[in-house]
Amino acid sequence: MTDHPRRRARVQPTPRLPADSLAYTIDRAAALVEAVVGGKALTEMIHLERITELPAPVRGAVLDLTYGSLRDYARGDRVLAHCLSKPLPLHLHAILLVALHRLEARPDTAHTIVDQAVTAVGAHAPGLKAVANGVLRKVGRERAMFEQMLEKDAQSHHRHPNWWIRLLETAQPEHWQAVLAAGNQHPPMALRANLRQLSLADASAQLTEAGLSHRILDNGALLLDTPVPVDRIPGFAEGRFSVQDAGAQWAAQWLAPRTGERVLDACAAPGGKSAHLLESADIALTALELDPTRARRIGDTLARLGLSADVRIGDARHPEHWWDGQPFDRILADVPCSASGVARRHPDIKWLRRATDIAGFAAQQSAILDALWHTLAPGGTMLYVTCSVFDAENRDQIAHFCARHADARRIAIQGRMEHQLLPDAEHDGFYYALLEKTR
Ligand SMILES: C[S@@+](CC[C@H](N)C(=O)[O-])C[C@H]1O[C@@H](n2cnc3c(N)ncnc32)[C@H](O)[C@@H]1O
Repeated sequence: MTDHPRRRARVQPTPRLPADSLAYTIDRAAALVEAVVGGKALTEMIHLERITELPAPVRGAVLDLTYGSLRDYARGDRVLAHCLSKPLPLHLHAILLVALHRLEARPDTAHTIVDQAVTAVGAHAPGLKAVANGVLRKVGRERAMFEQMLEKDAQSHHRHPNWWIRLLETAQPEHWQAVLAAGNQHPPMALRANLRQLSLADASAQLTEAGLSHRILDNGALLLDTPVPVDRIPGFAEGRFSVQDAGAQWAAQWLAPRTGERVLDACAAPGGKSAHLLESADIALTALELDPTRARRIGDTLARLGLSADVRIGDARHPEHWWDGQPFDRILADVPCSASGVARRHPDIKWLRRATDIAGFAAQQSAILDALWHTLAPGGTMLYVTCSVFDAENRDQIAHFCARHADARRIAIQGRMEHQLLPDAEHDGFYYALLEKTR
């Protein structure tokens, strides 16, 4: 197996399999896995494959299998490389990846899994049923040998690509294993109470009343003990709560805009942090976004919460196209990044990204920072945020920025010049640094 297993995408039409069968679920999940292996983003494929239109239990099962199979991708691919003397067509390869993930997660149902995966393979290629059956049965029989084999292979053991593991070892010599382990967990679910509508104490009481046990974290984020669909959150449609990772909820607090200030959220879609800024103070907010489709989501987010902003479509690297020349008092630069701190929410990115992409993100980020700096008022502050755990996008980026700009001063947040939040049971991975323009 290679560091980056990109192959040609070829999504197969779903053959006739009973919609309530495991074979059908495996087959639909395999179509998504196949597309990701071919280089497509999972969210886009969920949309194209119309997964959201499936009945809720089937949809849940398909997504569960897909996410799990992508988390375990390196393991399944390693096992198949060992077992197959010549490659299978991509969709059948994906069916086996999904089946191998399921076998590891539910060994108690091995017989059914093998039977249903072989049925799914047979629906596409009856002549390859015996091969599929042989591989899956061999894995069941020689479980201990495969475990040992995977244990020795870093990608399989950590369920992350080798280049990613190497970067993390350098960036986080003491924590890299914990970060990788957290990246393989199911993500936590945190809520943000809309403090314009209710107090934190009332918000907590309403969640308790709705049967949603939770904890209130230091920054006021409400961490649910168990993730739930949003329709179980009381008053969600009326804007009482938003779903937002607890790590992301530091942004508004640390930028700390004051009443009447001009604030720019420079990379704003889907608008989670814009909304939080608007909930926290009466400010004049410009929400800028490069991607017009994503920009529409900012409007949706704000409308649900009864908030408004000047939403603009534009490139943060080119203020001449969207800026009226009036300096901003505060800027939130929540820049595009590798998203390595949120890989457990998007397990496809581990296999879609390449090591060389990181330098590309860093170059984009420094261009955005340099351009935004001109739009900041003297004495104003800019909060730099990524959801990355790689130094090139975080501490190195800010060190280089300060070296380029003599009028930039780093400001301590809660006693620290920067905050590298590592993903754990409470929050995702984020990086924060606050900069003041001195003149
Ligand atoms: C990390 S996401 C922002 C998340 C958002 N702040 C929130 O909390 O909901 C980064 C966003 O920046 C946008 N983007 C990427 N390059 C940009 C650019 N040059 N100018 C403006 N927006 C950009 C992306 O399309 C993406 O929506």
